[in-house]
Amino acid sequence: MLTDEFGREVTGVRISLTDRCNFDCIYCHNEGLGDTRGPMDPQDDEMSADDVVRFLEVVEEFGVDSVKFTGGEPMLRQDLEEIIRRTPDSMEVSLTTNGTFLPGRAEDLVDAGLERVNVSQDALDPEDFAAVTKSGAYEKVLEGVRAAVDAGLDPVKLNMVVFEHTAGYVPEMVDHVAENDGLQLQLIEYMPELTGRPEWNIDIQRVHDWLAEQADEIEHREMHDRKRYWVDGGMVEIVDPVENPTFCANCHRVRVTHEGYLKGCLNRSDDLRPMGEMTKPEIREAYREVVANRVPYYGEYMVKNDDDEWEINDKYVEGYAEV
Ligand SMILES: Nc1nc2c(ncn2[C@@H]2O[C@H](COP(=O)(O)OP(=O)(O)OP(=O)(O)O)[C@@H](O)[C@H]2O)c(=O)[nH]1
Ligand SMILES: C[S@@+](CC[C@H](N)C(=O)[O-])C[C@H]1O[C@@H](n2cnc3c(N)ncnc32)[C@H](O)[C@@H]1O
Ligand code: SF4
Ligand code: SF4
Repeated sequence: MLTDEFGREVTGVRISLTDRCNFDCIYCHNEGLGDTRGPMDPQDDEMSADDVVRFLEVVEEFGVDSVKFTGGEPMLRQDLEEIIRRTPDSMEVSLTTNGTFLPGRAEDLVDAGLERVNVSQDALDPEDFAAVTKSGAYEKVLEGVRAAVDAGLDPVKLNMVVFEHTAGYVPEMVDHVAENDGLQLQLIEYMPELTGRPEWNIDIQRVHDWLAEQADEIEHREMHDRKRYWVDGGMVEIVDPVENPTFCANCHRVRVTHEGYLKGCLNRSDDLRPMGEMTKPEIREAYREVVANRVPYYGEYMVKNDDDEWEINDKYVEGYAEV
């Protein structure tokens, strides 16, 4: 297992398989990679299945035991089942998707070795859903969630970004997961860093406080020190990375862009590391290097100034990476 200079072991990797998407969510950070709009056809810049598998075989050597496939919309990759099938058996495999392609494919993904899935669902009403995602695929997403549960994926987490437009839907989403077996809810704090619309922020502490009043039990998850609230038998987890040094101090994952660059932090694009021709020795070297250079975003890359405002730590202003 590799450990960075801040004592954070790297136990997981998140791989963006494409930056293409069939949605155009108004808040989308696209894992730090810019706009999702563009052609839907497979693009030459995407890592091949062979590259992805070779990468996974290398990080398995370093003790990485979980992989998350994301995007863009990872289910636009027709070779997703193949990639999952060829993922080393020692790794837990999960997927984050907008859910539209799960109907008809969920079982194939399970057969290939997928263990669990997160489906983005920001609202329980077609019009509210369309306002946020710019998509009319609400029914398809609900069908996708049902297909995932029926295929045996467990848990099926609903990812909901909490921001100005959706904050009012939180209570009904909490009831929704309590009433439906197999579902859990992940409330994701809106991250303004990559979208440039800070006015959409809401105070996530209010959501914590409200859930604490409703909850029968509260737990802490080791990863990111995330809080979990059990409400009427349903599980609700809050993902609150914004301006949260504790979250970053417990960050154990390295990211890979669809083009095959390693990245130490979701919020940064100045730490991209190429992996050359993606031979195993090149991947090993790049991976060691990216882990060695990983820093917590809040608390190290971003620090508070004398006016109590976050600013980039002088050490990193020039950046240290070359793309
Ligand atoms: N800044 C930041 N945001 C994160 C991080 N992990 C998750 N998020 C946010 O949460 C979103 C949803 O994450 P998912 O990929 O569905 O899953 P997860 O919550 O990371 O992981 P699991 O709960 O283990 O499935 C991400 O796209 C980010 O917006 C992180 O390490 N840093
Ligand atoms: C970038 S998407 C990629 C996977 C897939 N297309 C999906 O939507 O689930 C991964 C997750 O990031 C979340 N997300 C996107 N932009 C965000 C932002 N600005 N703040 C917080 N979460 C965001 C989405 O809601 C989604 O759950
Ligand atoms: S579905 Fe996912 S990748 Fe696509 S725009 Fe929405 S959040 Fe971004
Ligand atoms: S260092 Fe912080 S912001 Fe960066 S990926 Fe980890 S938790 Fe997210």
